[in-house]
Amino acid sequence: MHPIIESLKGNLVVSCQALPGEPLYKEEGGVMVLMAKAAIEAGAVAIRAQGITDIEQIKAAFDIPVIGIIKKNYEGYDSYITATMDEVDALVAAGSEIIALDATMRVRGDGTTVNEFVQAIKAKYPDQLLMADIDSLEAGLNAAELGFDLIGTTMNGYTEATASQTEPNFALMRDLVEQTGVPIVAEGKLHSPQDLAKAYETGIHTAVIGGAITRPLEIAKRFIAVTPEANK
Ligand SMILES: CC(=O)N[C@H](C=O)[C@@H](O)[C@H](O)[C@H](O)COP(=O)(O)O
Repeated sequence: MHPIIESLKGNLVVSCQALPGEPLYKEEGGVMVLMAKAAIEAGAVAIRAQGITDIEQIKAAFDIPVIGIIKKNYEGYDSYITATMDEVDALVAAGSEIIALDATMRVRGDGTTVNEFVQAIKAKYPDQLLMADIDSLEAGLNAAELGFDLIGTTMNGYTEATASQTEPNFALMRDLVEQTGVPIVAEGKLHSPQDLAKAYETGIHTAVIGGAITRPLEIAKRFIAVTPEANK
């Protein structure tokens, strides 16, 4: 196993992301690097970050692996996490140790499949570590065959086929662990240390926590939702 992948084992990755429209987003960056500072001081061993500005700032400030993504919507594409080679090129240039990309089975607007996309990435960047953001067991098994270095449950609950899933999918984590032989990343909807502990019981390799640490709007909403005034 690659030493960077090995270093994530049994540890925590924190996702530090703010998109345009979110309270912590600033075009010039500067905010997610502080989120990363807090996460690293707490013991996070890697940061998942979105966009070249944040990735470059985090890489300049800390000697820690980055899982880089670029979220961009393209007309006709369902997938928005590192959807085309343009994003991969930029993420490689920014020095992302690992690049995560949508690896669901959804049909892509340009007619290519995730398999064709991954083959093209591997031909161009044979040494690049890749993480599959999957939504289902089928996509996870496909990702394992494609040779991804990590498989994460990132998109479970966020595709049409899985939209009913509103909690962390521990059964999917366990199935992926048992059936792929690839290091599995629990990612998505883990909101408490208890959720993380339960995820680790499934045999996952590592986990990514995002909003529960780095999205104050999301966190505040969960508290507001249980106030008497909100429940009148
Ligand atoms: C579905 C999608 O676009 N997920 C994104 C992937 O990078 C992020 O918005 C999430 O914050 C990340 O996956 C971590 O998940 P959570 O924030 O639930 O801990």
